[in-house]
Amino acid sequence: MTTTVDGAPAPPPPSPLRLSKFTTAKMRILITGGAGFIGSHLVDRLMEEGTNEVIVADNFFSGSKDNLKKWIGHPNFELIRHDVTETLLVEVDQIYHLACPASPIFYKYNPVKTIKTNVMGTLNMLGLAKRVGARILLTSTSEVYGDPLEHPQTEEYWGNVNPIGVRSCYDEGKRVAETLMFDYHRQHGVEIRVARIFNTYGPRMNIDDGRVVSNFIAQALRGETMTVQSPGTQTRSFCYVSDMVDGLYRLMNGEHTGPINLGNPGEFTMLELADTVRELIEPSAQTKIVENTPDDPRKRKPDITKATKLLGWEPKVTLREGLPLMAADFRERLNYVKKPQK
Ligand SMILES: NC(=O)c1ccc[n+]([C@@H]2O[C@H](COP(=O)([O-])OP(=O)(O)OC[C@H]3O[C@@H](n4cnc5c(N)ncnc54)[C@H](O)[C@@H]3O)[C@@H](O)[C@H]2O)c1
Ligand SMILES: O=C(O)[C@H]1O[C@H](OP(=O)(O)OP(=O)(O)OC[C@H]2O[C@@H](n3ccc(=O)[nH]c3=O)[C@H](O)[C@@H]2O)[C@H](O)[C@@H](O)[C@@H]1O
Repeated sequence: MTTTVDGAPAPPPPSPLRLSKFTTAKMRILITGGAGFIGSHLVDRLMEEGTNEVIVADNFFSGSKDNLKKWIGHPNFELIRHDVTETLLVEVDQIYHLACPASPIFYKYNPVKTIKTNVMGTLNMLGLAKRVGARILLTSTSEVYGDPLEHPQTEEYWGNVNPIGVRSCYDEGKRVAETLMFDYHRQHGVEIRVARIFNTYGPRMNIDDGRVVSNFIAQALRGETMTVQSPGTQTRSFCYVSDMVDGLYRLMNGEHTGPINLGNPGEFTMLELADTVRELIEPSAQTKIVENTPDDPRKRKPDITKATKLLGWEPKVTLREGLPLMAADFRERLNYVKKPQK
């Protein structure tokens, strides 16, 4: 058996079917979860290159056809209603595996399904990658670090995760998904890429997604009080979606398996975030402290040394630049009419 530099078996040769393509597209790319927030921006990026055929497989649990409407009917684009817990056979060169609800409200709604999506979904996509010789990228998460005891978090940190809590279906699900990726790489030579994404925000997020940036902007624009979950001093690092898509693209097309942290190291408390939304989006917006949910991580900030060195990547859009761009999109979708000033 031939092996690669790191001792893993060499990846299988591309399937013969892949060589009998009818189109002139250079790459055929599958994006699971491509109807969601990050996935649909990734579709834009890959379609805009003009040389790819893009296939999206999504069950529309938290995503929407609306996010892809500009590509529906395009000859290089296909949309399949598919649940990744079931097997799928498509001849592709690359798989971006994003399918999984990301907002805590959505992933806690049916935790058993979330675990199945992470474990069976990733197994199915790895099986597909192995069969057709595709490279596969998993969008893992900073949640693999749990409530971190190291700060900022490097990829070497193994995390502090509650295995039986209400967030575990997601956190542990992603940890198993990472394990599966590395086992398929070591055992079967599948070409893998693992990104650990830190909180990402931007236009096209579901208005009622439930994550903090979308909540605060929607609340501010609707004239509602921003709900800061207690104590409000917990921190997050927020990355604008175009930066994230660029990082995922570089990781997929680079030489490193990862895991690699992708996120913006700018760190803010939730109270600071609310203040910034008030300052930049709606000066009359009020805040109130509400009860938090169990196991909420107290701090999170990526160490992106690896991404910078290995991918030449660093985020460009600051929170103060990104929030107004997201608010403009929310205003349009909410048919927002600014209240007259007194
Ligand atoms: N946005 C973030 O801050 C963030 C942070 C860390 C990791 N991630 C990861 O990035 C990916 C995308 O996140 P997002 O923010 O775009 O979330 P999202 O909820 O907008 O997108 C997820 C997509 O996956 C689809 N999906 C869910 N379960 C599925 C299933 N069983 N079969 C097929 N499709 C399914 C949903 O319908 C949706 O279109 C997820 O894997 C998430 O875990 C996101
Ligand atoms: O970066 C990550 O790895 C993870 O980030 C988010 O998870 P989380 O940070 O819990 O996201 P939010 O729901 O946006 O919560 C962020 C903080 O805002 C607070 N929050 C949330 C909502 C709200 O209305 N108010 C509020 O103060 C929460 O208590 C929490 O401390 C994503 O939802 C996960 O999919 C992703 O994997």
